[in-house]
Amino acid sequence: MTFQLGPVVAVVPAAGIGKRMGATMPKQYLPLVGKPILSHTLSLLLSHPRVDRVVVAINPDDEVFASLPEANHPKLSAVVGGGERADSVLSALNSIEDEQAWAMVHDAARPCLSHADIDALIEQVGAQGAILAAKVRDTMKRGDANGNIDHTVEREALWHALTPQLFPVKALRDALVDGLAQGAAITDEASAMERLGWKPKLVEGQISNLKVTHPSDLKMAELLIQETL
Ligand SMILES: Nc1ccn([C@@H]2O[C@H](COP(=O)(O)OP(=O)(O)OP(=O)(O)O)[C@@H](O)[C@H]2O)c(=O)n1
Ligand SMILES: C[C@](O)(CO)[C@H](O)COP(=O)(O)O
Repeated sequence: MTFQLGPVVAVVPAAGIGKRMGATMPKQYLPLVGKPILSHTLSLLLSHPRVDRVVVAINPDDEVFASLPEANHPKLSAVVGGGERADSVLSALNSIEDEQAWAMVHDAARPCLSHADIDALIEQVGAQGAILAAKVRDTMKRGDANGNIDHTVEREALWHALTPQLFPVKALRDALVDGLAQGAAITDEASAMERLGWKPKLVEGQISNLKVTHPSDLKMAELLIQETL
């Protein structure tokens, strides 16, 4: 049976508080080349021709989202996120009724994603799902409890997992419910699917698709966004 990708719903977890950024506001609202980080991410997803809808999960205390120009886009809806990223993703998935839909989950904090990378993910995805990823370039070390090198890690098959990550809505919903119920460490969608034996495809993406996590990431994101203007 040939594989057929259904309707694509972009799911954007944007309910975090950005502790590691240490800013006076949640990092998704920090200004980046003239508009908030979240606006860059939402407008990029809303403008991709294969994205049918966007569901964004926002913090229950969020008082900024409604003021974004993208908030009124007809393809966009918002839900209240949860305590962890996986809870926020699950909250968004629970709002998607189309059982044939696929969820393309992308961090709000990754505003430098390109349409070309979305195209690659959609072109290369198979029945087991797929994630954007970047091969590790540096020699990798595992540290010991004292902050010294314990050993060098074989890097040939190591990848940085990025987002978007693309899976059938129903299967992902079930995998997250199961993983959360079991108290599993779920830091990305693929890890929830892997627990159930799925073998998602690794699709090479741009390392410029960085997650804005620490203050030093902001300058890099600015330079990258300016290149696209
Ligand atoms: N309960 C949570 C936690 C995180 N996120 C989102 O998941 C993405 C990736 O998470 P991360 O970079 O860790 O963001 P924060 O959790 O805000 O950062 P920190 O861990 O530094 O607080 C972000 O877009 C964040 O808004 C979410 O929707 N719900
Ligand atoms: C989903 C993710 O961006 C893939 O690398 C990453 O796991 C998110 O981690 P965070 O600690 O929630 O930022």
